[in-house]
Amino acid sequence: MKFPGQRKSKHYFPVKSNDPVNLGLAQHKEQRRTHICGVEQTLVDIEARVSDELLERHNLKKGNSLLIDDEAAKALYKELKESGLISSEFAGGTIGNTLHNYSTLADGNSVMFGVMRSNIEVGSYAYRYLCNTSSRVNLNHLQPVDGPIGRCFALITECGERSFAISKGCMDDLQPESIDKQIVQTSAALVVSSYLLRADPNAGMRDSVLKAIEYAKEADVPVVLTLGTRFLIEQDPQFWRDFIRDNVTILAMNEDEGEALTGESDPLAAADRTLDWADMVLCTAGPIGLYMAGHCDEQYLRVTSHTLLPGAIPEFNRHEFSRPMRVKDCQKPTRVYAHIAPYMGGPKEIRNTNGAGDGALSALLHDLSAAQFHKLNIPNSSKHKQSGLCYSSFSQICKYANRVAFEVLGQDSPRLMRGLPEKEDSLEEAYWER
Ligand SMILES: Nc1ncnc2c1ncn2[C@@H]1O[C@H](COP(=O)(O)OP(=O)(O)OP(=O)(O)O)[C@@H](O)[C@H]1O
Ligand SMILES: Nc1nc2c(ncn2[C@@H]2O[C@H](CO)[C@@H](O)[C@H]2O)c(=O)[nH]1
Repeated sequence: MKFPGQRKSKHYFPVKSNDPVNLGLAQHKEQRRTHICGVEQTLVDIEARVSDELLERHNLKKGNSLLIDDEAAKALYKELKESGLISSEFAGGTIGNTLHNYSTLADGNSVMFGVMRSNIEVGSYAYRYLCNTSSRVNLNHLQPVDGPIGRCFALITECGERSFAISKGCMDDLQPESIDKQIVQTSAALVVSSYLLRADPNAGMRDSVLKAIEYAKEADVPVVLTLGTRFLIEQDPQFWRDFIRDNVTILAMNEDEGEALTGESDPLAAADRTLDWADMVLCTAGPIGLYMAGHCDEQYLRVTSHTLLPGAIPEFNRHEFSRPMRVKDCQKPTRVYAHIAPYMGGPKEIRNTNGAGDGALSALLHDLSAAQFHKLNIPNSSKHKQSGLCYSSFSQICKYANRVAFEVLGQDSPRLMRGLPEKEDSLEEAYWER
């Protein structure tokens, strides 16, 4: 596994580096590996640049992700194809993107639970899905189905906003028996999205997600939920609050989803409110950057050396150098907040923000699994006196998540083509040491 972020590694990462205290341990043992897993609706993104008028004509709502029937999908595809508007057809899906990006960043394994067409023709959507997914994403547990995988029309309007129209095919046919209990229970995290729960209750997907969450909770594996779109949350915010309180360790959302969930339009206030139900939250806020909030035991709090920031909570970043913990692992849980403005002010030109939030989440997952990896391999390290959820501090994870979001924005595709450079060309080393 690669080191998350580009920093000096005080705690001997990679773990085979010479830690004088653990030298014997590190040299004689095979390194033990970690993985994360996720449940997903297997989808290919058909990306096109369209006018607002086209969205209206096809009864689509800007910024939303709507399910459409076969007839509507046929008409939409025909128009996009005939007008030459399609810019790419590439593997997509929130969790698929997140697992792919995690594996690319961490050079580590992930496992995806979903469906796959059993009979695959070269060039088909199913074929593309497999070709566009990192070989580090283990697809051996996909459940074979007789029909097509899903298609997601990702329609980018002039303002850069993306709207999704989903033609679901067999993407929701995943059955609970296809969730491998042992894989879930040995994972560093289970990742799911709110989209999965809107599936028809008879289709199998809903039960499969709930089964995976049940397995994860049984083994104390952190459950990470990403909220797909605010429209889904707005329909029943109380359901989601209860669901998060009962099941979720880490919540990922953007500011609109945060507002739908909490009623707070300020992303910091929304993140703070979310801590009533989850241990930790990542809230991305487009050009404002991103916020992270969570808990740390009072005895482990570390005060920042950065400027204290004003906001809905005055001087909210005071303890951003602390490492995130679960509430249950704290004797005196204290709330910690951090914020970072877009990396380098954001890319020169943003043609499309699709997947930037998923990218930020992948970085957080890398840091989380790095903590487990380090603990498995150097259990006696001073680092593990504190029962931390992540390897790094809130502040460092913000930097890393932000850097990854920048990379996604710059490449015009939600899936990273490569990991981050070992050394940043554009930044002095001091940036990472700060
Ligand atoms: N206009 C922008 N300028 C600079 N940085 C941006 C801009 N938009 C997004 N970013 C960066 O990308 C991150 C994630 O963006 P955003 O909040 O749009 O994600 P999102 O809405 O969850 O995206 P998606 O759901 O498509 O994955 C932000 O935290 C920020 O670092
Ligand atoms: N799993 C899933 N992903 C979706 C849905 N709607 C949009 N997305 C994905 O969201 C990603 C961007 O976050 C895109 O690549 C889309 O494929 C949905 O209903 N289900």
